[in-house]
Amino acid sequence: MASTIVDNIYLVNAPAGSGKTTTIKAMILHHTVENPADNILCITYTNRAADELKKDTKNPRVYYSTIHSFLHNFISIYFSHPEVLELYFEVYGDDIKRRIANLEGNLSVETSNQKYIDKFGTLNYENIQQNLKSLYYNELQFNSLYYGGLSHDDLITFAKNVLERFPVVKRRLTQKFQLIFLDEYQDSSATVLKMFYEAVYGTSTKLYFLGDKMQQIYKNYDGTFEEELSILNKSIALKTNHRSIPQVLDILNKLYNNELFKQEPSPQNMDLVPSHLPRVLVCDDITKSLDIEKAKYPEALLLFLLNQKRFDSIGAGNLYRKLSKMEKYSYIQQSSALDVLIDQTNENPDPLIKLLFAVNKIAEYYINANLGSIVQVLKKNPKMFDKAACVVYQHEDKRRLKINLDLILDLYNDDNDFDIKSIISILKATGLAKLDFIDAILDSEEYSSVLEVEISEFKALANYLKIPNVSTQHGVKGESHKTVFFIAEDSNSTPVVHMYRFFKLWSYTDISLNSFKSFYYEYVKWINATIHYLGFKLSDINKTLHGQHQDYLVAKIKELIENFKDNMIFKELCGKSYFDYLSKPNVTTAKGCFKESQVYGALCAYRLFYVGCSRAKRNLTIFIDKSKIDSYAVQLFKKFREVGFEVEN
Ligand SMILES: Nc1ncnc2c1ncn2[C@@H]1O[C@H](COP(=O)(O)OP(=O)(O)OP(=O)(O)O)[C@@H](O)[C@H]1O
Repeated sequence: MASTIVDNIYLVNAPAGSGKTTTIKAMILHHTVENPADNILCITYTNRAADELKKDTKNPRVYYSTIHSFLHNFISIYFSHPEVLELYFEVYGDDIKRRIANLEGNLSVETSNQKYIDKFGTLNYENIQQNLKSLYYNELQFNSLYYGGLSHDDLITFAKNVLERFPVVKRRLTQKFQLIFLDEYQDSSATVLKMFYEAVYGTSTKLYFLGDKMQQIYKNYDGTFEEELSILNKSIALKTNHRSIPQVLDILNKLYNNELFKQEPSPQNMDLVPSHLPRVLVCDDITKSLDIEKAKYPEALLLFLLNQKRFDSIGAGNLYRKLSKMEKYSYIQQSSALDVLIDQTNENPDPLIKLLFAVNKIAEYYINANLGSIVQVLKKNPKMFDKAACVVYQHEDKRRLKINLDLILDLYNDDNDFDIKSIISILKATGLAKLDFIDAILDSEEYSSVLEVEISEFKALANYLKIPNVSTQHGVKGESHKTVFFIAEDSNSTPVVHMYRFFKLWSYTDISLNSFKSFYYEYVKWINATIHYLGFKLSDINKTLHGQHQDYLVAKIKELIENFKDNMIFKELCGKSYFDYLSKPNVTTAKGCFKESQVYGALCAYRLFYVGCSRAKRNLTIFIDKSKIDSYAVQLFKKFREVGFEVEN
C-alpha cells in the first residue's frame, strides 16, 4: 500500500461538537453556488440524519440518503442484467447448492425447499437459474437465495461485487457525483468505506469521510480499513468545540484523553454560566432522584441506555413493548417500533399509530373549536377517513360531524382508561374512519396485543413528543441539549454495555480510545484464532469437548496471559476469568474465557458515556447506582473529581 496522501479523499475525524455536520452543510452550500451543475451525494447513517440535513439545503442536485437506500437506487437498475445475475450465481451459487442439498436436515430449510417445489414444480440449481429473472432487496436479515432477495448486509456486499466486476458501474458513481460525503464514517462497515474509496480514488470527484471514532456505537466496522484511513487527506482539522461550555468541554477532553483531539472552547461559550457544575449524583434509588431532578430541570434531556426504559419513563412502556414484539418490527426493516412511535407525519408506515396520531391531532383542534383544521386532517388522510365525513357544506354536515367527534373524543379524553381497541371500534361505529382500513387493523392477529394497551399510554407518548426530552444514549448522536441527565446502566443483551465495569476500569487505569481499541482488536484476534482451532465457541463447550481440549486451553491461556501481562485493560476486564480457569479447569470456568463481550461491553460503555456527556451544552448530571460501585467507590469519586465533576454522595 502506498504511503502517499490521497489528495481527493478526505478524512475529517473530529470530536463531538466540533462542527462536522455544520461543515457538511456549509460545504454543500458553497459547492452548489460555485458549481451549480454538479451533483452532490450525502450519505448519512440514519433517515433521521438525512432529513435533518435536507431541511436546510433543498436543492435537487443534492442527494441525501442512507447507504441502503442509495445503493438500492444505484444498483437496482442492473438487477435483471444477465451479467449481474451471472455474478449473483457466482457469489451465492455454493450457498444455494448447500441449501438445496440440506445435508443437515434443517427443518426450516426443508419447508422452504418444499415451498419452492410447490410453486415451481421442482427444485434444482439449474431450475433456480432459469426461474430467477431479477434480484431485489428484501430488507431482511437473511437472503432469499432462491428468489434473488438480497438481505440488509448482502445488499452492501453484493453492490461492492458489482462495482468491482463492472468498472462502468463504478465510473457511473463518480461521473454522476462530483462531491460525496459519508457522514458518521465510524459506524459504516469497511466494505462501504472501501467501495467508495476505490470508486473515487484517482478521479476528480472529492470524497469526505466525516465522523468521530469515539462515537462508534454500532459494530459494523471490523478494523480493516485502517491502512487506507492512514493515507487519506487530513488537512481539515476541526479544533474548536462549538457546543459545550468550557467546564463540560474540559471533561470531554479528559475522557477522550488524546492530545491530538483536544478541543478549544468557542468564544461564544466562554462566559456562559451553567445552573450547576457538571456533577455526579450517587443514588440509592435512581428513579426517585430522577423525579426530584426532573422537577427542578423540566427541560433536561434524559439519556437512558435502552429504548424500553426510555418509553417506560414517559409512561408508554407497554405500547413500545407490544409494538416491538410485532413481527414486522422484529427484523432490520426500514422502520422499527421506535421509528413509528415518533413519526407524526403522514409518511408513518404503521396504520394504527398513524391513525392514533390523527385522532390526537383532532382532539387538540377540537379543544380550540377549530373545525376547519379537523376537516383538513380528515381530508389529508383519504385512506383512513371516509370522504363523505369530510364534507361540511351545510349546517347539517357540521352537526353530524360534531356528534361523531363527541362520541370519539369523549372516550379518548375520558379519565377512565380504555384500551386502544375501544377508540378504534368507536371510530368504526361512527363511520368516520373507513371500514376496510379499520377492519384490517382489528382483524390482524399481529395488532391484537397492541390493541389491548391503554389509550393513556398513547396520550403520554403524544404529550412527550411535544417536548421530546428522553432519548437513548446511542440514539442521540448529533444532538445538542442545554441540560443532560445521563443515567448509568448496564445491559447484557443487545446492545451489550457494561457501564459499571467501564467505570471501575476507568477509575484505576489511564485509558484512551486508542489504547482500548487496539487492545480490543488484538484480543479479538486471540479469540478468533482459538475458536478457529477448536471449531466451536467457548460458550458451547461441554464436558466431552473440555476433556479433549483441556491441554490446549491451558497452554493457550498461559500464552495469552504472558502476552498481555503488562496490559492493565486485560488485567482489569479479563484477568480473573483466566486465572479462575487455570486454578480450576472445568466447563464452567472455561465458558468465562475468550469472551468478546467482556471487553466490548466496557468499550461500548466508554463511547456511550462520551456521546452522552458530549450532548450537554451547559448542565450535565450523571446518575449512578450506589449499590453497583461498592468495591471501588472511593477510587471512582477521585477519578470523577479529577476530570471535573462534583460528586454528590
Ligand atoms: N462555526 C460554528 N460557529 C458557531 N456554532 C457552530 C459552528 N459550527 C457548529 N456550531 C454549532 O455547534 C453545535 C455542534 O455542531 P455540529 O452538530 O455541526 O457538530 P458535530 O461535529 O457534527 O457534532 P457531533 O459529532 O456531536 O454530532 C451545533 O449546535 C452547531 O450549530
